[in-house]
Amino acid sequence: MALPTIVLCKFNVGAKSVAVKLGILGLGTVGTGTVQLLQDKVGRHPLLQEIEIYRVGVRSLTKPRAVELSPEVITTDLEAIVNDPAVDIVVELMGGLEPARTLILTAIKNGKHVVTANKAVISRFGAEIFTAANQTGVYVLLEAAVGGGIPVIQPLKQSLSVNRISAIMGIVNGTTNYILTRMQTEGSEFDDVLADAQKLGYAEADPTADVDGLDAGDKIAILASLGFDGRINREDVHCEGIRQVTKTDIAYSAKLGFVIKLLGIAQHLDQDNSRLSVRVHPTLVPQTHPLASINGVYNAILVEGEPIGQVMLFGPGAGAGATASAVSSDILNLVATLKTNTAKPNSLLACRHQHYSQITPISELVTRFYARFLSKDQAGVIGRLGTCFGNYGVSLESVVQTGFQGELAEIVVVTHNVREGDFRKALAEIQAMESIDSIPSVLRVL
Ligand SMILES: NC(=O)C1=CN([C@@H]2O[C@H](COP(=O)(O)OP(=O)(O)OC[C@H]3O[C@@H](n4cnc5c(N)ncnc54)[C@H](OP(=O)(O)O)[C@@H]3O)[C@@H](O)[C@H]2O)C=CC1
Ligand SMILES: N[C@@H](CC=O)C(=O)O
Ligand code: NA
Repeated sequence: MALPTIVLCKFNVGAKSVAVKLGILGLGTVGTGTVQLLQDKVGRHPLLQEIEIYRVGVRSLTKPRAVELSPEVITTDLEAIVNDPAVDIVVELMGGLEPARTLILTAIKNGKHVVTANKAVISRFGAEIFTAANQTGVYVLLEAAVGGGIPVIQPLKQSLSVNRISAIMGIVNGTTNYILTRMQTEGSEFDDVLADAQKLGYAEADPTADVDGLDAGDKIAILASLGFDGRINREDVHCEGIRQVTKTDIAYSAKLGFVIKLLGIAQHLDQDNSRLSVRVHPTLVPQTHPLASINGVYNAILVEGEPIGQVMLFGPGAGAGATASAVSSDILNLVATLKTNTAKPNSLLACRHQHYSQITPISELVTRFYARFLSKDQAGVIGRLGTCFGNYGVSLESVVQTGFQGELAEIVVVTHNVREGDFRKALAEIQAMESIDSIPSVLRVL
């Protein structure tokens, strides 16, 4: 696809001899990590010598900071930073939708390149932001926005870009992977583990974005747009979080040979690539699958393409240092560009698609399911379940009745592949059966 016309080009600044000036918005977990990394230059890439931390925008001037910056560098006037003609690159590390979106757009309008770690703003306003950037002739780079320190955005844009991608799936939220791992290995309670993830700086300012799968939804939307070469309407991405995952399900899954992971999945559903599914949900992953062994705050993204086959990118998905590594690599890319005497944009750095991909509704997904039922301990319940499933074309891979919860028998089934809409119809009918008390969990199986 051709690059949109560049009307005003910032790439041809010529080889600058002066330092490249950064305006950093935000000095929290990632901002602090980035400033620390940029200040600690010894043994790192020599281009770091060419960077000046010129302004840093924060909300509070009185908050204690873990980095030393002279008082004239720190300001609460973020608008002044993005409007300052001396600033070459705006590094947005504040998070949230507004004022981040407006500040990014103002920076672009003023001809500044942008680096951001903000997947929420990119997944929702990417169309507006990249259109503005292409028109102004500046880059918006976002390596830190997905997979924290793992290089995944640039590999999809560059090293893997000639492949025909058929699937991108991964563990893209460190907080939930940390929680699920500790629930699995220690039998810990959800709330205690979440508090630890917050203390360690992994969680978002509002951790519901992590726990409810929205952060992973933002990230898989971004990866899908890169891998499948079309914009993704964020509202079309089906998102489920991990609140409904219980210790009981983790234990049953283990007995059946699975671990539960929150996966972001973007994949073509047909050989002819006519339908694209983009979704996030807790998933039973076979213990032998490469994603099953990714634990703690680590993320991993499995990319399947032709001719390359499978590539897995693995590393720390959150935290100050890891994320600062990704932010700083984008900054260095831009510094190198600003120092190079070229009038042409690099199409492997810029965003190149403008149309929206059509996303298939979740009801059309064909997948295996795990479901746990609580039933009255009556004869023939399993038979009635099997008959009802059969009526909707759901065939069962395994049925286990292991335990009791009080008076109620616990039945766990794993299905063969089934169309989700048909499975849900069967569940609705089963839920209405007199012998069924409840269906505490329904999870998809990879
Ligand atoms: N934490 C992580 O591991 C990762 C985070 N990210 C992304 O990086 C971004 C930053 O995250 P993180 O560092 O954790 O967030 P924090 O909440 O730790 O830091 C946010 C910073 O932005 C400043 N800020 C926020 N809103 C405003 C505002 N309206 N005006 C002025 N300053 C403001 C805060 O100022 P003050 O300090 O004065 O309160 C703070 O310094 C987010 O987009 C996040 O999704 C991406 C990958 C990993
Ligand atoms: N809250 C996010 C931080 C990185 O994007 C996570 O837990 O992965
Ligand atoms: Na990354």
